[in-house]
Amino acid sequence: MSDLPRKAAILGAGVIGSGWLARLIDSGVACSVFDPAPNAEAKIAPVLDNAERAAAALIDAPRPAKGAWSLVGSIAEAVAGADLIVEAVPERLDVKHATYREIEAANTDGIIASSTSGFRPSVLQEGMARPERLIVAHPFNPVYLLPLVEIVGGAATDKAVIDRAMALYTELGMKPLHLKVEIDAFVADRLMEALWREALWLVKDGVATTQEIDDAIRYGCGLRWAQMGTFQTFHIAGGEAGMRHFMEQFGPALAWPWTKLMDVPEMTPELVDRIAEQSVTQADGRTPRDLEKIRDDNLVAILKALRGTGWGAGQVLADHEARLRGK
Ligand SMILES: NC(=O)C1=CN([C@@H]2O[C@H](COP(=O)(O)OP(=O)(O)OC[C@H]3O[C@@H](n4cnc5c(N)ncnc54)[C@H](O)[C@@H]3O)[C@@H](O)[C@H]2O)C=CC1
Ligand SMILES: C[N+](C)(C)CC(=O)CC(=O)[O-]
Repeated sequence: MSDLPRKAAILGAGVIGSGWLARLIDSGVACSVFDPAPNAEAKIAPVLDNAERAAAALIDAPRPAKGAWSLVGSIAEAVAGADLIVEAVPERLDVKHATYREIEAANTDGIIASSTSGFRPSVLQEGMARPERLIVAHPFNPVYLLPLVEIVGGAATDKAVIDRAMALYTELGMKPLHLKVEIDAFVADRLMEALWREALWLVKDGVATTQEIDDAIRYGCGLRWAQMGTFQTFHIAGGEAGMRHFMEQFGPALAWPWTKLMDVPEMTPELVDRIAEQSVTQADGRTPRDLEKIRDDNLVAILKALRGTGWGAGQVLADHEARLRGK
């Protein structure tokens, strides 16, 4: 029996909503999309093209026929009959709450899955008539390629909704990570923000350029993170005695302290200019669209390599292909 939704509604077709659309239709799910922007279709098309290009190169199993999709004129029309409602509207609490009011007026039982990158589900649930069906399903860009989705329930979320969501996102070829404790920004964004804060200070203080910081990640720790994360990596770095020795040896350094995590540098126009200009220089004439294709090609190559070793995201891909072959 399939755990996929019969019909999904996607509210907001920007970077994330379009990515969800690509992933859902690639699993054969029919979708209705609502976005008030006049150029919504033009925003969606390149994402679907990129996603198809990536899936064709990545997935080594028969893929189902694409799900039908259409842009519709209202939230009510989009959510009618939907058993999964993907909320990907801008990161503003008032906009999200207004969206839930419109959903509740037109749909009483679909799962409402917010893509928010920071709001706790209990905060999103405030004022809802039926909050038990709302979860956070926080994805990562590009949604059509990165498997992680953080699943977080609020105080009012029904346990059965979490269970259903875990099965559904698994069948979409993803790695749903159920976070049992809700905190602002969940787990992955907390980790990324710590790195981002340090990076901003390093640029502001003139210690390193954006290029040098990106090189420090991509030639070293980034390669390790993609396959083992941080704890297993440091467990190995402790030698035969593993993590215990690692912590004895490097734990004291945490007290010195090296980091500036508590503060954020003020985003002065000078700092924004410096970061923006260095990022453009680094891109070396490539537009963000050009970089997107390079990013996707590299992600496909990395995922295929990890499929070969059966590690992490590669195992998720292998399991997805096995499910597709079994259909
Ligand atoms: N961009 C990113 O890297 C990530 C963003 N997110 C989250 O995804 C959500 C959407 O973010 P993005 O896609 O980046 O934003 P975006 O700005 O690319 O897209 C938002 C879209 O929502 C539309 N919109 C505005 N009001 C609306 C309404 N009332 N109903 C339906 N659509 C409406 C806009 O026209 C726009 O197309 C946010 O909650 C964000 O925190 C999550 C993970 C990563
Ligand atoms: C910058 N961000 C907080 C919106 C990032 C995310 O939420 C996830 C991602 O794709 O990096």
